[in-house]
Amino acid sequence: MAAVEDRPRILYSDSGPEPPYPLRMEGVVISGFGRGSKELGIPTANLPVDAVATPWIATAKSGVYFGYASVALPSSHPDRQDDAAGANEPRHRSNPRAPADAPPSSHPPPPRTTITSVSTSSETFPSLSSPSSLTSQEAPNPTAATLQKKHWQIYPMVMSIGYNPFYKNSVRSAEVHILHKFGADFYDAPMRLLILGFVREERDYASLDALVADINVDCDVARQSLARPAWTPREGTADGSRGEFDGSWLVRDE
Ligand SMILES: Cc1cc2nc3c(=O)[nH]c(=O)nc-3n(C[C@H](O)[C@H](O)[C@H](O)COP(=O)(O)O)c2cc1C
Ligand SMILES: Nc1ncnc2c1ncn2[C@@H]1O[C@H](COP(=O)(O)OP(=O)(O)O)[C@@H](O)[C@H]1O
Repeated sequence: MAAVEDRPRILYSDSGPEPPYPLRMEGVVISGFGRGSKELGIPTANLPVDAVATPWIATAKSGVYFGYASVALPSSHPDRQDDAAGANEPRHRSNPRAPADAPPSSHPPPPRTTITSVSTSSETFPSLSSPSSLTSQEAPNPTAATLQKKHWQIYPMVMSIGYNPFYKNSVRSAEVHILHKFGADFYDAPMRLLILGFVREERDYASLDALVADINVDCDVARQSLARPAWTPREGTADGSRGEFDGSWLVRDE
């Protein structure tokens, strides 16, 4: 593996994701191993690794991937963007991923969409267990289900799928670090992932600092690779970027 400073920051061609990507994964956010990755500045939202719901994961190479996460935050969450709250106005600058000193773009920014496949139901976030695991008594009422739309917000993300050799886990985990600073946790929130590429294999490290340094480069790689138009969803991210990539699955109703 290249030294941190030698790792390329942009992966794949500018023309967009290549097969077998995009890969999809979804579930509700569960607790991880509680190692306090927040203290490291790298909180990770875990999804259950379930080869029934996510068949490709059984044979997926362990390692670091990048793409987009869509999270249905409850209405009480401080990062929830509601139309009524002026969510279509960028908060800071037109492209939050551009360096602060970047020259102004010659193209005006597109209006930001708050992705309002709004879900009202799920303020209590009932489990998204696979339909096959539901008994007829537990099956959701279809009338209620059609009325219940989720309020998805899209964010760039970087994630690890594997055994975390630094910690020598015995079970495989899927952990997503979203490239956004949230004002509160969102355990139990429904989350969808569109994985667009592979970054690197997972490694053991001589120190925690070395692990954190490599993860910070992974974040840079994801940020820079995803900022290209063919890698940015048409549907718009919560931070106001909009591009050409079809991210409709991330926001569509069940
Ligand atoms: C982008 C990213 C890359 C990671 N790469 C590695 C790795 O190469 N080796 C490893 O042991 N763990 C890796 N991890 C997992 C961290 O060790 C993990 O987030 C940490 O164990 C915190 O776990 P927690 O969920 O219990 O807080 C990575 C995590 C992320 C988000
Ligand atoms: N940027 C972020 N990316 C992912 N999760 C975040 C982020 N900010 C806050 N969180 C919250 O932090 C939780 C993970 O915290 P963490 O310290 O990694 O604990 P654990 O992995 O043991 O659950 C996530 O489930 C989510 O609710």
